[in-house]
Amino acid sequence: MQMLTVDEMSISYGDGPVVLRDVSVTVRPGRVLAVTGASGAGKTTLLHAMAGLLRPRDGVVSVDGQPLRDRDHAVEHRIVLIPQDNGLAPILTAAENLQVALVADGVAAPQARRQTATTLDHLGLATQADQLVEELSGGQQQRTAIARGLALRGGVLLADEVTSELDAGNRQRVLDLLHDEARRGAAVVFATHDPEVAAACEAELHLVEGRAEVVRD
Ligand SMILES: Nc1ncnc2c1ncn2[C@@H]1O[C@H](COP(=O)(O)OP(=O)(O)OP(=O)(O)O)[C@@H](O)[C@H]1O
Repeated sequence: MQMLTVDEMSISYGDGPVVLRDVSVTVRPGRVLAVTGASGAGKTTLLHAMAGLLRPRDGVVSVDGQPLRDRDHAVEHRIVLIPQDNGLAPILTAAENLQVALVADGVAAPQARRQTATTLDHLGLATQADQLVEELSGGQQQRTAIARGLALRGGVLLADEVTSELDAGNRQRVLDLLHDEARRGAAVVFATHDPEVAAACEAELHLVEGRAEVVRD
């Protein structure tokens, strides 16, 4: 199982100011790490760097001791990102969004269909499977994106504010599923504003204006 480490990383966008400064953290298999902090603190930036989407200005992100080169390299290492804006194809159905991702990941079509049905069911979306994403509610779309991320069974799962539009029942369901992923052996990172959600995670990293402090390890 994968171990993700961030070592003295600083990031800026283009020539802009530094938005993360000297951040170091280790994400261990079997754990859920909450990344907390106010809006603009740098949570998404940190997750994008962990996903191989952003290149650090200084420092390094490594997976199993190997410096992460780019997004393709991260995908090879089974680093899955559930983005804040859900990243779904709006004119495909909920089920098609999962199947396309699974088939692209090398899963045979019949198996992809089974995995899709099971995962949508876990998220309470069995009756929405054949609905177009653009016709789903915001919370249903968010749960579809979570289902897609879970169905891929990554070694590292990066979930960016994925419970922001969910009611209490669904929020708890998603938290339980993220902890199930950790029990399966995945290293899970969960960015959230919500202190209650963060308190339910084993480890917590708190960002303040781009600097990180470990709350629980
Ligand atoms: N593409 C970009 N170009 C330039 N600056 C950016 C870009 N994306 C983010 N930033 C800046 O980086 C800082 C951190 O943003 P980030 O989105 O990582 O914060 P966040 O903690 O995820 O916020 P939120 O909780 O509102 O999603 C902010 O000051 C933001 O303006």
